[in-house]
Amino acid sequence: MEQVRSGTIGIVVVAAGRGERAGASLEGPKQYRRIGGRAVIWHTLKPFLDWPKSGPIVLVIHPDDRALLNDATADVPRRENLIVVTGGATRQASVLNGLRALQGRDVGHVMIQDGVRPFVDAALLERIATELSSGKSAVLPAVPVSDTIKRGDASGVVMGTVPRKDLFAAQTPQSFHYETILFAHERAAEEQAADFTDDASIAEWAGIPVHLVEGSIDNVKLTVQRDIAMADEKLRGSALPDVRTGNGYDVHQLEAGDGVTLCGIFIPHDQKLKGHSDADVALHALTDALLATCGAGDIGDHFPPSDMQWKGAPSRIFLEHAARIAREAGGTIMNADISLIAEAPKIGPHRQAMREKLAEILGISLDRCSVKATTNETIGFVGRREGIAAIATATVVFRGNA
Ligand SMILES: Nc1ccn([C@@H]2O[C@H](COP(=O)(O)OP(=O)(O)OP(=O)(O)O)[C@@H](O)[C@H]2O)c(=O)n1
Ligand SMILES: C[C@](O)(CO)[C@H](O)COP(=O)(O)O
Repeated sequence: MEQVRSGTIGIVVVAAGRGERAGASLEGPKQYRRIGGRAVIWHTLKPFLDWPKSGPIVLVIHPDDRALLNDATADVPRRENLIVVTGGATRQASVLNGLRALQGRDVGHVMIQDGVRPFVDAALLERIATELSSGKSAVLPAVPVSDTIKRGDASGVVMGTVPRKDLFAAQTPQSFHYETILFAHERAAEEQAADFTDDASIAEWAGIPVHLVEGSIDNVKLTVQRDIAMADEKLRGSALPDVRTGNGYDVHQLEAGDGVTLCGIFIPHDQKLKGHSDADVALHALTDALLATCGAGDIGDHFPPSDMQWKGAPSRIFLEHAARIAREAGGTIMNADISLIAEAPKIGPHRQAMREKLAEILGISLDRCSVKATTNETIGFVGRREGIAAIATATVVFRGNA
């Protein structure tokens, strides 16, 4: 019976390959290609960074890829916990560099993960950890082979069928007692034993019993271009739509004058709206609605009435500012809807011009801009023609999952 051993679980993620089978891309080798809006390596690292049992995490990269890595992991949570080292000419050499980087870090076990397996989940990590803590020195996640396997010759003729009952497809993270696999790797490198394509093979070569644990059919390795395209489709398809709605309300008093500006359109009238800016209640309400979709406060936070530079300012400045904030946060403005509550002037004759103005300011199509109006049936401050009110709603769709 193998001994239960203590110590934290170190993680080695190898990402120093060139991804030749996947082909060239402007984004760099396959571990830096974008799937679901983020780099493959971001998705690979995340479950390990989130897993409470992870100890030190070593990321093995190619020396040419530092800038790509910085870009890919800029927003990875707990990025400061990563130990970055450079790899070698083969996967085996890269793993050995990663294992060496864990020396002196109080690591009892190690999980060795391909940088291009972005769909590992916590349940798989837990299954492996359970096996390690029961004393196994080498644990291999794998899935039974489901295709019928043929052996063929160089001319493409089938030589026979391999019984698949005992066949498993090896996955990662392949996991080991740390000192045991480090020793086996060092020896394999020293003796140039073979070109091992995985770490379980090195354990087998060294005579260490390797135990199978149930892998996950989702835990695919991205090897060729089609794998990357499918991973991207999968992540985009499962992304929750991030649709956000904001509302806004504003009122301005009326006083004697020559006209009002509503939705950016001047309407001659025997009153004007009082206010610090041009007092366009409609655009103020819509500005608040847009700011609300990205939690960016309200119009007063951005344009304080105490600031003299906004005196008499056209309110389209405020709306353009809010639209820019929403876009910079990754949003696409889907729709803007304003209800004006005014006893006079009549809004109907100006509605089309108002909608066109909104479409122009927001840079969206006319059918996404709506302006409606109602009177207040002569009651209340609106009914007494003391003021005009506006209610606005904006819908913005943001990229990626919340
Ligand atoms: N010298 C190498 C070669 C491979 N790997 C890593 O090992 C994992 C699995 O290897 P593979 O899919 O074969 O990646 P590549 O070697 O990059 O692909 P290819 O063989 O098509 O060039 C990948 O995360 C890869 O970055 C590595 O760290 N160092
Ligand atoms: C380690 C591995 O992912 C197990 O399936 C695989 O052997 C490495 O990839 P390669 O394509 O064989 O280099």
